Amino acid sequence: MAVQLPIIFAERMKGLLGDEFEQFMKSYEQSPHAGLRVNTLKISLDQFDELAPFDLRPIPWCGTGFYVPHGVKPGLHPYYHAGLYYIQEPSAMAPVELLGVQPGDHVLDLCAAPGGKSTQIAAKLQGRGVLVTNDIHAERTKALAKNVELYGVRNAVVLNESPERIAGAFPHYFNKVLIDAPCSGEGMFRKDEDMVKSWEHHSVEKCVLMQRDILETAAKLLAPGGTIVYSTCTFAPEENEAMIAEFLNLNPDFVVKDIPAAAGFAPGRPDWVRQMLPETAEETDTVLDQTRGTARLWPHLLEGEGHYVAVLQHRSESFAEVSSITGEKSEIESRVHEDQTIAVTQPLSKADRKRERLMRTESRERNDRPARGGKNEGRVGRNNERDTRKTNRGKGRGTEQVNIDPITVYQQFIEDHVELELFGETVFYGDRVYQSSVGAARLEGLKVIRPGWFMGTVKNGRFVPSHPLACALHSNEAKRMINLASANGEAVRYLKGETLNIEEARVECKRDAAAKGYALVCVDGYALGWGKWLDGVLKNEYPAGWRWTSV
Ligand SMILES: C[S@@+](CC[C@H](N)C(=O)[O-])C[C@H]1O[C@@H](n2cnc3c(N)ncnc32)[C@H](O)[C@@H]1O
Repeated sequence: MAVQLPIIFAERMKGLLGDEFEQFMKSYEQSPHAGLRVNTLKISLDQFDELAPFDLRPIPWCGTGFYVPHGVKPGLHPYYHAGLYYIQEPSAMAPVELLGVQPGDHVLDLCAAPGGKSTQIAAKLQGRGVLVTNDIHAERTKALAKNVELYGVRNAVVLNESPERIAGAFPHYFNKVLIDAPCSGEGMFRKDEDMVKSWEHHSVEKCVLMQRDILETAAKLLAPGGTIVYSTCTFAPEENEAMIAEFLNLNPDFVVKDIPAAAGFAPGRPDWVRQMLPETAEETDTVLDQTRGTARLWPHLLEGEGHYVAVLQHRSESFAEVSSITGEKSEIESRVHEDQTIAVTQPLSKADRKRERLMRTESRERNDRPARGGKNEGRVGRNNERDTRKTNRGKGRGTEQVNIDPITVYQQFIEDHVELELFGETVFYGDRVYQSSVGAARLEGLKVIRPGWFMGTVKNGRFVPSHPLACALHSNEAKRMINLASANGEAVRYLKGETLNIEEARVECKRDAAAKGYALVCVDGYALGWGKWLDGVLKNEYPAGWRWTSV
C-alpha cells in the first residue's frame, strides 16, 4: 500500500514539481530499493563477486554499491557479521562518492551516526590518513562506534561533540568534511513511515537553524583548498539550495563544484528558492545560480530515495574538477596528502617503537591526571599504582613482585599473535590500549568515544585482545587462525556463542606459533572474532552483546 503523505507536504511538492508531480507520486506506490556496499577494507570486489550469496546489480553512482533483490535479507548471513558489506540505502551512497576521498586524506564526518557514510569513507582511505567521525547525540554514537569496529576501521577517532568544540581542537585540519545534515527527512517517507510521523517535529525551520550552524563551523575545520560535501535526505529548498546560497554568500572563498548530471542525478533548483523566498537578499541572489550545480536525487528519476548533495570547494588552492562521480585530485592536492600521511600515520620501525615505549613510560610517570567525565573518557598513561603488579610466573616458582610495563605486555602480545606494523600513537585510556591516528594531545578535553583502534586491555599483567582488533585483521595477519565454513552452519554456531570442537589439524599456525592460544576465527577466510584453542576445544570469545540472535 502506498505511503500516506502529509497533506501540506504533498501540496508543496505539487506546487514545486508541476507536471512532474504525478510521476513523483507514482514512485510512492513502489517498494523502496535495498542496497549494500561492499566493504573493501576487508574484501576486494572480485573476491566478493566470487562468494556473494545473492544476485547483485550495480548501483550506477557507487562502484562498490549493489542493489539487493526484494525479499533477500543480507543481514542474516555470517558475511554480514564479518563486516563484508554494509546495508545502505542506494541514494545515501552518493555523498561520499562525491567527496572524492583518497588514501591519506584527513576526513571529518561531522554528523555520522550510525556510521554508513563513515564506513564508506574508511574504505576509501584504505587505512591511510585520518577519519574523525562524530555525532552530537551520545546514544547514537554507540551504534557509530560499533559500526566503525565491525567494519574493521583502524584509523578512526569517534567523538561525541558539538562541531564548535571539534573546531577548537582541529582548526583547519581536514581536507575533506562531510556534513550529512540532520534534516526534515522528506526523502525517506517511502523507506521509513516513521519519518512521516516525525516530520512535524523535525520542522523545516528547526532543521535550517541546525544546518546553518553546522555548515558555518565546517568552514573553520576545513584546510585551505579542501572540500565540504553537504547532504540531506529532504526535498525542502530551504534546507538545500537556500542553505548553500546563504553559505556562499557569507563565505566568498567557496564555490559550488558542479556535479555532472549523470546516473539520473537532477540539477539543483535555484528557481524554487527565488519563488519561495522573494525577499532573498540581493547578494544571496547572485550566488544562488551556482546551486544549479548541486544534485537532487529523486525517487521517480532513479532507483533510490530522495537526497540532495552539494560539493563546496574552498578556492585558496588550485584544485581538481569534480569531473566524475568518483572524483579525482589535482597534483597539488596529492602532494599535500602524501606529506600529511607521513606526519600522521607513518608505521613505527622497531627503533621507533623502542623510543616510543621509553617516552610512554616517562609520560606515565609524569602523567597522573584524573580522567575527565564520561565513562569512555580517559587519559594517556596509567596510574602509577598499577604499574607494579603481582604475577604468578609458572608453577613452582611462587608469586613474585615484578614491574610489568603495560606497553611491553601489549607489544609482546602483538608480536606473538599478529603480523602487524603498528601505526600512529599508542594511547592508554585507563587500562584500554588504542592505536590512534591523531594522538592523544589533540583529543584533550573532547568527549572521546574511541581515540583510535581499540586493541585490548592490560589486566593483571596480561593483555586481553579486543574484539575490534580481531574485526580489523585479515586472516593472513594472524599467527593462529581457524577457518569456519558458512555453508555447514559452523560459523553461525560460533556467532551464537557456542563452544566448538576443532581438531588440532584445523588450527593454521604461522612459523613458530603453536596451536594453543588465541586464534583468529574466520568465516570462509574473513575475520569474525577471537577464540581460545586448547586440546581440541575452541573457547568462544565472541562478545555476548554482538551475538547472532536470529534462529
Ligand atoms: C542524517 S543523520 C546521519 C546519518 C549518517 N551520516 C549515516 O550515513 O549513517 C544526521 C545525524 O546528525 C546528528 N546531529 C544532529 N545535530 C548535530 C550537530 N549539531 N552536530 C553533529 N551531529 C548532529 C544526528 O544525531 C544524526 O545522527
